[in-house]
Amino acid sequence: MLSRPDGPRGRLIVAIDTPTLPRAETLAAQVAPEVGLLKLGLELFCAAGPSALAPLRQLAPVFLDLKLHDIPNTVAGALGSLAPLRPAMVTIHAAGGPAMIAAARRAAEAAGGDRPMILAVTVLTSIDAGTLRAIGVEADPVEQVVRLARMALEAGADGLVCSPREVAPIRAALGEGPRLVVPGIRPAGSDIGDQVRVATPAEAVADGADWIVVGRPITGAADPAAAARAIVASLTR
Ligand SMILES: O=c1ccn([C@@H]2O[C@H](COP(=O)(O)O)[C@@H](O)[C@H]2O)c(=O)[nH]1
Repeated sequence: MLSRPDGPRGRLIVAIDTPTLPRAETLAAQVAPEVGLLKLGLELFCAAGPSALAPLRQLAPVFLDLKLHDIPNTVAGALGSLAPLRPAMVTIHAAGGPAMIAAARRAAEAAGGDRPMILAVTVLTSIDAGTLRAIGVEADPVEQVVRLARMALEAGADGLVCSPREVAPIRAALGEGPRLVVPGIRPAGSDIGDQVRVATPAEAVADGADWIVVGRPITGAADPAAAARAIVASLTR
């Protein structure tokens, strides 16, 4: 399984969110020398399919962010199907519960070889307290994230996806063990878009994020490589 990053460059994951493989390959080639991993998410996977992974993996380890959420047998089957693609990280939703998370971990281990890190997505970074209430959750985002985080780790997740606002509370509650992958990152002054629980790259890393995920502030920049370099330069550890 992938080790924790040993410097600022390794902490940066760029989300290659685009619907065409040629555009994805161009972006990935521009930013790969500046980053630790490339993230392949639903937009590109739904457009280009599993074959989108190989060209990206030639440039950097790939974080396959499909946020799997289904019955345990189906999620385990999906992880078995993804194993030949050799992603470095795969996401599942913590809300799928302990049995689904345990099944995902078993399936990743059963596939053998250098298995992917299983990351449990806690509460999406686009969700606020009002949206949580709308889906029947009275807890505020921090409380809900820490609850899901504890459950997911006990069930076998290797790490968590959370917003930068919960990095310090998770470290306080659960220590330095959990690997934390953190989207909802916005350099000062950049457009927030649909993200809600955000912070700057430096704030997230200072609080204890292992990796930060940045998409549009880099992929929408005139010079994506320079935007990635500026973020890495802003990190203090
Ligand atoms: O809670 C989550 C989980 C995953 N994401 C993903 O991260 C990137 C963020 O992209 P930006 O353009 O920097 O907003 C995107 O691929 C999401 O699917 C997340 O934002 N929040």
